[in-house]
Amino acid sequence: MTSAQSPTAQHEDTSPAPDTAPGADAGPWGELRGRAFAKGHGTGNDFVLLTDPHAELALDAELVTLVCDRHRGIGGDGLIRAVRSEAIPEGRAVLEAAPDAEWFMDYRNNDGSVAEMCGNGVRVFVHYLLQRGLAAVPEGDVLRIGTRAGVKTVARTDSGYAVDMGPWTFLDGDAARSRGSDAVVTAEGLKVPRPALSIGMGNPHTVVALAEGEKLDQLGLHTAPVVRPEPVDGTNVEFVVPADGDDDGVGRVRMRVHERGVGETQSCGTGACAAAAATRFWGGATAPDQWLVQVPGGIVSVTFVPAPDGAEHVVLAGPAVLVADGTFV
Ligand SMILES: N[C@H](CCC[C@H](N)C(=O)O)C(=O)O
Repeated sequence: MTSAQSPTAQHEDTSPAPDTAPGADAGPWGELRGRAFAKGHGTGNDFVLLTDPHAELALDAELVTLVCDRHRGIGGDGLIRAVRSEAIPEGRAVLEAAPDAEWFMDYRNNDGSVAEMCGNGVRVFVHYLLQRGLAAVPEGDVLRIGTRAGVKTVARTDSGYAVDMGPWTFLDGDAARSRGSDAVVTAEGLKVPRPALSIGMGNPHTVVALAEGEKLDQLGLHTAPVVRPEPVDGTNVEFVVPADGDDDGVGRVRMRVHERGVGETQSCGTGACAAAAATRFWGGATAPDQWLVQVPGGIVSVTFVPAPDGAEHVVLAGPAVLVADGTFV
């Protein structure tokens, strides 16, 4: 007779302690426990925002990844920390150029990596500062904020905010000017590897024009496109196709993006600027200075303007929405 275990037999319970066990209410948040956060987005590129004026939080990659986890955390493409510029070295450098840039946008991708810039994030960041009463923008004036890509100037618009993103640059210099670029991209759904333009918008972007017959919506972006030669610091990759519109002198492109440190997102502000810059470059001297970039999450406007510093700046405009407040428990 087999020795079936008697119902009273004791056995060591090796299952993980349930959340309700005593002492388990410390939660996973560590240094964030008890702190407030907000959730916001710009054309579907979504962020968790929090304020840490004196830079007391370490925010290691593991914690950022948990905060941005859409099942176990709050969920987001990135985390944005509002920190006083004087509280961190990158911010003190910004204050030298712009003493009124009191707040610094500390942007992290949802894999915990630090990125220099976030065009959608800057708009949501400024909206957050204004809604929280942490900053004010007199009517018709601008707010300067610090980022790892320098000082950004932000103005209100009727439908959101316009950010002077600063100058754009070719990342591979003459190759881009002469024959597109030496970068070649392969991705699921591209018929053949495709030459691409590498453009700097404070962070690196690789822009690919789809060929006739290649359908933007059929591209597989659940894995990272392969860029050769491999960019040293990685890259965001945008795929663009011309978009229909009126004959109103405004350029229009449609794009999807696979973001460095995130994956495919609904939108990418710096990516939209890079996509417009590349498409305008490919269009030649008669290409327009104003563009509308359609992304899965909406539409942003990109305008190329001569700047006092002699460079050509890019102005990104679009919406910024705060959707919720919460507390890390
Ligand atoms: N979503 C951001 C870009 C984040 C860029 C980040 N993925 C990186 O450069 O590592 C934007 O709206 O510009």
